[in-house]
Amino acid sequence: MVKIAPSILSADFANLEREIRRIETADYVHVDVMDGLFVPNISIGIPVVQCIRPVTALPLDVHLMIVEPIRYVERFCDAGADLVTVHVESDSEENLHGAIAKIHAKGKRSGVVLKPKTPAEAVLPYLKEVELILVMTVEPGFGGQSFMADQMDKVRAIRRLIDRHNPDCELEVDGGVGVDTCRTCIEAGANVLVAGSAVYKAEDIPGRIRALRGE
Ligand SMILES: O=C(CO)[C@H](O)[C@H](O)COP(=O)(O)O
Ligand SMILES: [Co+2]
Repeated sequence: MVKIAPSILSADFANLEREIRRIETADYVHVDVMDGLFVPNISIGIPVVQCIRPVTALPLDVHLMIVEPIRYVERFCDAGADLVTVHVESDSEENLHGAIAKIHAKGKRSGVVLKPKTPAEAVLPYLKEVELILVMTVEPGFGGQSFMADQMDKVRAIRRLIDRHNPDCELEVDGGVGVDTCRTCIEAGANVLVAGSAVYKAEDIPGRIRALRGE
């Protein structure tokens, strides 16, 4: 079944509780954390994760776009993250294994993320130890960008690797996903679709979530 993870990057931050209640028919709440170093933008962090935790029963999918995420993963877990993803480009392989181990030690799920220019093989060192792989379909840093269809070969390649080596692992795509692009992501093998602007710009959010699932 296809899961939808609305990104609150496109929500009204002055009314986050209300904005999260509007997406209660989704499967995850996607939280984009940006540090102004790994990406050229600054968004939200640990106190916001802590505040939204009691507002929803949905799992919090925390996408860390920060350098050296090993420094902060435990604090995001303690704040209420259920799934924490770290970019393969954000630190050494040794430290990324360390970050994944810290997330697991907190009893949470972990994942690795690939920027558009990073090849599929970059997941190999982590493939058997993570619960999710996230393929970016825009350059990370901003919501509302155009979907990069050229990432679909990478999604297909990672789907084959997952099926062979870690079949329970989820495959998520993030960036520019909307009603026009969800089908190509699903056909390429993604089972979790992040959508920020496509969800929050919709008049009928539950209807838009159903449409993104392909229902
Ligand atoms: O990680 C992200 C940006 O770095 C966001 O999750 C992503 O951009 C979602 O927003 P949209 O669906 O509007 O593209
Ligand atoms: Co994201």
